[in-house]
Amino acid sequence: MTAADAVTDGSKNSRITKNRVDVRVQKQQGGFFLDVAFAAEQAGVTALFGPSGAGKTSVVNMVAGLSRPDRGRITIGDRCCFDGETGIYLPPEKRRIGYVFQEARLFPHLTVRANLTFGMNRLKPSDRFVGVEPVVSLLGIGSLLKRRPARLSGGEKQRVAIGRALLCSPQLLLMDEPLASLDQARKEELLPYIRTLSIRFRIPILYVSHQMEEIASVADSLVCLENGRVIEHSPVSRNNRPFPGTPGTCRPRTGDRTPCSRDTGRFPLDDHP
Ligand SMILES: Nc1ncnc2c1ncn2[C@@H]1O[C@H](COP(=O)(O)OP(=O)(O)OP(=O)(O)O)[C@@H](O)[C@H]1O
Repeated sequence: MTAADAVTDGSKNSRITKNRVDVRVQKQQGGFFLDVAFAAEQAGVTALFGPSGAGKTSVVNMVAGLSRPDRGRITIGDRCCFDGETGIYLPPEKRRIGYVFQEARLFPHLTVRANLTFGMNRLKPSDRFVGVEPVVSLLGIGSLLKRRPARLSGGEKQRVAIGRALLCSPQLLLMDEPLASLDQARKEELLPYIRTLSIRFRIPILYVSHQMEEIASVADSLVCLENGRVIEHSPVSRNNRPFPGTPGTCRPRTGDRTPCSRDTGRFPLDDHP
């Protein structure tokens, strides 16, 4: 089955396998040794969680191609981005990855519309599968298109940054503490969009946070890092959402945790809509 078949086939499994992300990396960074393996399925949010210095950003940077592992393999769908054995190492611009940082990093001299379409306009039309209108509508930024970033709130800037990353039609979206600079109200405003857009556009998201409440609200599965290792890898229950309308406490779904090791980096799929 080709990737195109997987999109149109409609069966749950074929959809989910299209952009499966497999990460197995080792790297010595000064005195810090990172040895991490996990998988992230299509159409869902995989949270990378752990204390400061656990290695979350290091992993995301390796997936993005901003830092080179010493050993291992990184694949996104059928595309190998890194293979230590064969020497494959795709540069960041060839990985088809969107990256949303803590700060929106918008171009200050461009309007919201021009910011949104900046990366998209550099893609071949045949590589574009995300359209401007659905993104603008989903993120609720239609009324902002003519403004410049200086006239946006923090939450609005982050929505535009997410839209810009999405419009590059990435095969994977990396979000490194994208809400860290926002207050609680703005976080609650933005969180509902994040999982919805992963499902809607069928783009897996790797979401870095050290806020368990945030992860419980947004993530489908949890990869917990400590001191450069995966110490837990489990689905997050759909029934335990902490924000309004979704009462409950944060916890991984019990009963089907998978032991975390480099040999068992798979995890059971949570129920995708
Ligand atoms: N380029 C580098 N050279 C040497 N050590 C590094 C480098 N980058 C990161 N480290 C070390 O690797 C470890 C993991 O850092 P990393 O930024 O990945 O952690 P993190 O979990 O993202 O932390 P935080 O939540 O504070 O952002 C830390 O001990 C850090 O000092």
